[in-house]
Amino acid sequence: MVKRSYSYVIFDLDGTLVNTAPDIALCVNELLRKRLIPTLNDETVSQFIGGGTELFIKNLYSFLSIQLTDSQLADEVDQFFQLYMKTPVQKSNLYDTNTYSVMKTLTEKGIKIGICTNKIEVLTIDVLKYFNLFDLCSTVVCGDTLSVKKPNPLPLLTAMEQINANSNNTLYVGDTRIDLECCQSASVDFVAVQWGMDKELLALPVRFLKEIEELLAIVC
Ligand SMILES: O=C(O)COP(=O)(O)O
Repeated sequence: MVKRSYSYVIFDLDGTLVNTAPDIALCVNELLRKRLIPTLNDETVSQFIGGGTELFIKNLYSFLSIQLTDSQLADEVDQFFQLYMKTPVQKSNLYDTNTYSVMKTLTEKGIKIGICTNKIEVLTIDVLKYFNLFDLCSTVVCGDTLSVKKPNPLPLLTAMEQINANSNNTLYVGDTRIDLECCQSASVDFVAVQWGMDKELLALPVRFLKEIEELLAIVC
């Protein structure tokens, strides 16, 4: 149930604020090319993003009917990170040109904002800094900050604890069923973005933002 007026807003990153699929697809396609496997388009790749990189590589290869051993998976993940870290933002873009201004307006109104993502910290910080969003965030909890990731509620609860937020005054903005499940487990209100990567979320009875600016009416 989404009510009005929150003091804290925590955002997911990939699929919610930034369309990172083009850069992730660039890297994964380089891995596929090495294995002489036909490359995939951004949309196909994007449906596997959101659960952290291990799960992303595992699900993507299983979609291609390729079973990886644990050590092959670890090796592919490692190679993926090496490619992605070299140039984290080449083709990624903000979904909405108002993202910065909406986030800034929230902070100017005294709302604390933060990030809780399954992306690893070094990449998260690069992406946030590239789009000038890093300095607006009071907390950034990433996929490798703790030993567990979303949908486990602990990363979100940790982000909230760092800024003295609680489940009654916090709204989470995300784009996947993983984000929804995390919020349900943490008893935090959830609003989804309509442009996200998990198209199956669209069929669920969840409140959606058609554009980021709608957040101001919900929060303030
Ligand atoms: O799985 C990822 O790498 C990105 O995850 P996010 O949707 O939590 O930002």
